[in-house]
Amino acid sequence: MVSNGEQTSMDLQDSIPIIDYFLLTLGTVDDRSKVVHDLGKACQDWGCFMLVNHGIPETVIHEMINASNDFFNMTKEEKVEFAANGVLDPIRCSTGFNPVDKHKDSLWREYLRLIVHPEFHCPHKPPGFSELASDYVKRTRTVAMELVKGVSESLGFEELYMNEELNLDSGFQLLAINYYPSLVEFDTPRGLMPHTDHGLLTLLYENGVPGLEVLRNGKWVGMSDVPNAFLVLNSDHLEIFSNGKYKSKLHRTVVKDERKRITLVNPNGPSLDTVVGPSSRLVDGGNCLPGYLPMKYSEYLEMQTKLTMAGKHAFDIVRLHI
Ligand SMILES: O=C(O)CCC(=O)C(=O)O
Ligand SMILES: [Fe+2]
Repeated sequence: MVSNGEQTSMDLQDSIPIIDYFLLTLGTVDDRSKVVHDLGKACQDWGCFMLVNHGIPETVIHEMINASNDFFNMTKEEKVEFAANGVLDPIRCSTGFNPVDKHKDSLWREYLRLIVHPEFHCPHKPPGFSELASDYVKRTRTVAMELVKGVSESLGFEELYMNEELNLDSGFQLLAINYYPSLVEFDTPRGLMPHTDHGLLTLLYENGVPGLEVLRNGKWVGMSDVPNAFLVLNSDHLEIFSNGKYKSKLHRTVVKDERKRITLVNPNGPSLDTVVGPSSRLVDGGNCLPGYLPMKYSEYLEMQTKLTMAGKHAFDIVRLHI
């Protein structure tokens, strides 16, 4: 399930957890409680898992990937109207680089980043792209919200507790589409520097070309292709809200395959004006102290962008060293 990272061999027993969405949402009461247990274990032990049987038809995902390919294959002139820099710009098409040193070890990718909830934003071209994206993000949002309910239960809360505390009905959802060109198109190292995502859970689908690695026990572990599965990663605000129980997952991308890699990535967060800190039900001021400073989600996003440009890690600003 997980291919070995370049640095080490992994114990075969230690493979990335698999969570069955069908059993979580439509299984029997016993099925659900087992999956909730497995989900909590996956979030605590690995910080990520593969999600299977999610019910989003393969054709819907593949059409979205093909339309994304068409988007990136438009000319620079056609894409220029979608260029932007601000973290809260609703549509941003740009390229990635190593912010610390642009000339050394720089990693290339092109990306399109869209705010898709609470309001949906999308380029009006190529034809049909916006309709496909709108359908795709509604489906991934449903899946993400069901997963959050399961995560909420796995922390010992009611299933809607996180939804209510974090105002998820007006939650901030992004669709980030990453395009790592084929070596024929572009002969430069392709990838993305190590980072964690903001929000609660990120859903990631790749086009079958490998590249994503997660840090596991101090070693980078590559993710191999599980057919029609999403990789789900714990993100910063899940770590904060769970007061450190479910750690945000450090990941990076290194594309060695000569084919192009396209990924569809959905970070799912609270509403922008929610102040996120450790859940009051997990800290008691006595034995269990808060490990993180509360911060408004929108402020966190802005701070994260600035610090990333400076090669620093935003997450460390809110983490208290107790
Ligand atoms: O495209 C990938 O392989 C990873 C993308 C990612 O981590 C992100 O967009 O935050
Ligand atoms: Fe990421």
